[in-house]
Amino acid sequence: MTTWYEEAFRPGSEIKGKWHGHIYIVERIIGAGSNGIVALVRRGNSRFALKAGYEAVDHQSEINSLVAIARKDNSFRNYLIDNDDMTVKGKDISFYVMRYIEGQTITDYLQKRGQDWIYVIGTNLLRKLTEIHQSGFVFGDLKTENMIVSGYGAVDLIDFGGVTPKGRAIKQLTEVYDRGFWSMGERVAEESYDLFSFAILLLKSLDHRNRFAGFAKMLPQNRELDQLTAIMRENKLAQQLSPFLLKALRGEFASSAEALRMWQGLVSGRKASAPKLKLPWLQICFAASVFLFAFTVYMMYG
Ligand SMILES: Nc1ncnc2c1ncn2[C@@H]1O[C@H](COP(=O)(O)OP(=O)(O)OP(=O)(O)O)[C@@H](O)[C@H]1O
Repeated sequence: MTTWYEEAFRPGSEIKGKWHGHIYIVERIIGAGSNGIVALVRRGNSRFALKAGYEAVDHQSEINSLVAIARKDNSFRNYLIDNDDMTVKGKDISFYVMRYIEGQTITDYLQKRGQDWIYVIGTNLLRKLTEIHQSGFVFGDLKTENMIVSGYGAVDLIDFGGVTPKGRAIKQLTEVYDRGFWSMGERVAEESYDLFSFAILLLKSLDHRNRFAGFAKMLPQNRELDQLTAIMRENKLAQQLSPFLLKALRGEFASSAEALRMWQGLVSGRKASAPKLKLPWLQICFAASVFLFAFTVYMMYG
């Protein structure tokens, strides 16, 4: 017997929104997670990602989060395209349609292009987090699987199932990225919660020895900051970033905006206290990413 999603997402199938009437043609399934199924679809000449949720309540909460963080003045503004129900085998299934993002995981990107790209990617990811935080939310479940890297280190976040209003209990998490797992803070939606996960994400992406798979199985009493500082000692880039990483792991940033300022200081080497990086080409990429960001903002609002 075929499942509802095998039926609905067969390549070439038509998905028609019950309320808005838009028609999407399925190209293929591109992902399946714990919350839903994601398919690459076409409407006219445009391609989108369409996500159908397993649980109506969780799915609706994910859409609400997306709507809440998509403000006129930030980069999430045009992310959500449509939100509707489809009827499969007589049953209504909720779905939403978002921009389709082509790219790769941060791990694959760094492997192909070189680890130095972490500076540009880090800047762009911190900018995204800052936008979410300034909307009154935290991302919650920040991990390599929930972001896509493309072009010159551009970053897109996907999967907004973990987005939580500030002050509430974190609603979705992944163990090694969670400060509670390391006994380094509460599972409360604070900017510092995402910054802790950000530091873990970078360490995990830079760690050649793939230690994080082992960390997940470690006994609680053995989960210590030392395990993480060992990676900083062994990896040159992680070592250069260690003043930032330690501050993020210890929850010492008052906000992501402050973290972004320190990060930019590290990248440009402008800050007196920051170690100077001898990477002129990277500074050019960084300048290019700032230019592209400014240009995009100009095109959107100018
Ligand atoms: N906008 C998008 N563009 C391109 N690919 C996407 C997009 N959204 C999701 N995907 C792909 O679909 C996969 C599953 O999506 P998503 O992470 O949202 O599902 P989930 O059920 O919430 O997963 P999880 O179990 O990690 O919570 C992603 O890992 C990614 O490969």
